Amino acid sequence: MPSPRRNADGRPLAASASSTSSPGSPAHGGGGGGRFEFQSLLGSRAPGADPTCARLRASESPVHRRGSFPLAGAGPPQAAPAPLPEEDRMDLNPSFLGIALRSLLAIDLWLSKKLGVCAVESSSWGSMRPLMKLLEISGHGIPWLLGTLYCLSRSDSWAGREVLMNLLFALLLDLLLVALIKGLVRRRRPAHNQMDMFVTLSVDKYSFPSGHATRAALVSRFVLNHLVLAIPLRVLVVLWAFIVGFSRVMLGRHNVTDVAFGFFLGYTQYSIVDYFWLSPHNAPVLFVLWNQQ
Ligand SMILES: CC(C)=CCC/C(C)=C/CC/C(C)=C/CC/C(C)=C/COP(=O)(O)O
Repeated sequence: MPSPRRNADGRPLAASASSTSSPGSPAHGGGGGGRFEFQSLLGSRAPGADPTCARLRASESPVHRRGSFPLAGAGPPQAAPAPLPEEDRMDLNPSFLGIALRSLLAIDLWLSKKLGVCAVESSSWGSMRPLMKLLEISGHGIPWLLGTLYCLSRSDSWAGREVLMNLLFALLLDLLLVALIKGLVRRRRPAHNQMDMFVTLSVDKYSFPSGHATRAALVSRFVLNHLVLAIPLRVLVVLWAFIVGFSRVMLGRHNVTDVAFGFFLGYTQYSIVDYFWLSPHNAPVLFVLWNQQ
């Protein structure tokens, strides 16, 4: 039988939302970071009393504590109890934003699990896994970085070199920002994910945001703005970006919100790169150094 959840000094919690929720649901709060359960109101501070009953004692009620309604003949005045410590208060009025976020998180987890149809070989679409992994490689950082460096070394025009130099800057900025956010947020990858990814950094054990989604959005926006392509090819580039993002959820690597935020971040990163566009005029050292190689 599962033992009751206990507070810091070992007593059972008086009211805990987690006791009725399932693991993995946002109300469960099992990640250590999320403290979603209600806190015991008096449990650890009423000596010798049952915590639940103690909550009902008139002397502890907010009315008596504030002394707003002194009742005639209600007996001798009682000493005001000490204020409750922060961790012993029950939050009965969670904000609208809190409820909305928890609902979004619940929908996210549920939908991501439903869409993770290639997470393992035995999944319903498990036979599509090799194709999904090919898409994974197409949006991986290493081929993009090595490909850009190779093209840079072969480029013989100033215009080409300028574009490629900025693509390299964009890819490095992307790696840096994604690693930073992953390290700060530390959201675990979905439980159904198999950690069999090709070359990862240590922060890649975390899932928010999806690095593949940021790169796909960044690179596709970059390509659409700097390469002259026929319309069908432009459509293909946008499709590729969406499929790479969607395949992350199908593979079970990410939740939907990781990918959605990844797209937003990648799109924004392009605006940053465009704003700080490197050229032989504002970064002559970079271009001269590269030319000497
Ligand atoms: C070659 C140059 C100039 C620098 C190398 C910089 C560097 C540290 C590259 C590492 C590339 C790398 C291993 C990227 C990881 C890509 C990855 C697996 C991201 C995770 O994606 P996600 O969608 O699962 O979040």
